[in-house]
Amino acid sequence: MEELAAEKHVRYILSVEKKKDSFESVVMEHLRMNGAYWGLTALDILGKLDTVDVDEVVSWIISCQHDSGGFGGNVEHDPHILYTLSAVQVLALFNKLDVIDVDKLTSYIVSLQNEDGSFSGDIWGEVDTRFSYIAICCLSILRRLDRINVEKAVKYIISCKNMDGGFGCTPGGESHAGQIFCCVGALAITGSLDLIDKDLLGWWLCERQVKSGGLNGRPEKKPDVCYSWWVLSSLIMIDRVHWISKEKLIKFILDCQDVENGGISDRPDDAVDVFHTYFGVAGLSLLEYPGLKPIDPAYALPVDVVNQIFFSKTSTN
Ligand SMILES: CN(C(=O)[C@H](Cc1cnc[nH]1)NC(=O)OCc1ccccc1)[C@@H](Cc1ccccc1)C(=O)N[C@@H](Cc1c[nH]c2ccccc12)C(=O)NO
Ligand SMILES: [Zn+2]
Repeated sequence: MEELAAEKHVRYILSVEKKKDSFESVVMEHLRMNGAYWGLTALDILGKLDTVDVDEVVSWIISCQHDSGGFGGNVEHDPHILYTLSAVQVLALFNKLDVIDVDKLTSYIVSLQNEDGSFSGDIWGEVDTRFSYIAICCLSILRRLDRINVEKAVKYIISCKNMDGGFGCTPGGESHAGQIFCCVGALAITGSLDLIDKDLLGWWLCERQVKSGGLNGRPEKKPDVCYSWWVLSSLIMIDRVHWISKEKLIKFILDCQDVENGGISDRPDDAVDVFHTYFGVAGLSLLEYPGLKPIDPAYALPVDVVNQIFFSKTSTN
């Protein structure tokens, strides 16, 4: 049985951090803040976050905060809620949330809530349940959830529930595992999981497991390692994870490793990238693979980091 080549994945992640001019780095240029979250959270789950220069990362993150309080995907990039969560998650990893202007960040997110309770991603107004999750997750980490209308936010999310028990990006949108993770995660954080039909949604989610043991994002699609996060974390949050085969999923993820050069791809024999390396390691953590730190399915952060945020004196209370 293939096992996790942990050391190789650590070296791969650190090498991507170093290579600035590689194709991957250039393509991901505008997503660099998300890339920092994927690489650093994977390193923490693998127990190697201490190999990183904290001050170098933190000063780069601070340089990406916009006057509005939001964060861009890189220095001088326009602020967007997508990158704002990644910035807050990385600072939480290092227990450095006190280095940013939390009040300005809070008012930026509050300004993105619409009349109907939904959230826009930035000033241009695109609405997506992904942004509801990001706003709720971010403000919860900052202990500022009371600054938005949580009741209307929850009502909007429920308005995106479909007959199949799943959720789409807007009311009537097709059920997709990524959107389901966002809606279930937001409901979990706000203590509203009782509004979900867990058997109906659990059935839709466990049907994502295909013969190879991998999970896909929608019926008839090919399996993909990143759905080991979107589907699995949702199943865990609604307490139906025993409806899939954990062993077969572990085998699928391990088969997607490049055991020579490190990294994990979306499916066997494809090119590896930091995104799928993170979601593969995070998926194995949810599957309680030995030697990995446990990760919280709703906050997508290591459990010890979530405990530090909510149960210690030093967080931004
Ligand atoms: C822009 N991205 C995507 O569109 C990926 C592409 C993909 C990878 N494997 C199959 N497709 N898809 C993706 O992230 O879908 C997840 C999703 C989609 C909609 C709602 C929720 C989750 C990827 C980058 C990428 C591009 C191409 C190939 C591999 C990675 C990406 O940056 N995704 C972001 C999306 C996102 C940002 N913040 C979020 C908060 C909650 C959920 C998702 C996100 C991410 O997962 N950040 O942690
Ligand atoms: Zn993928």
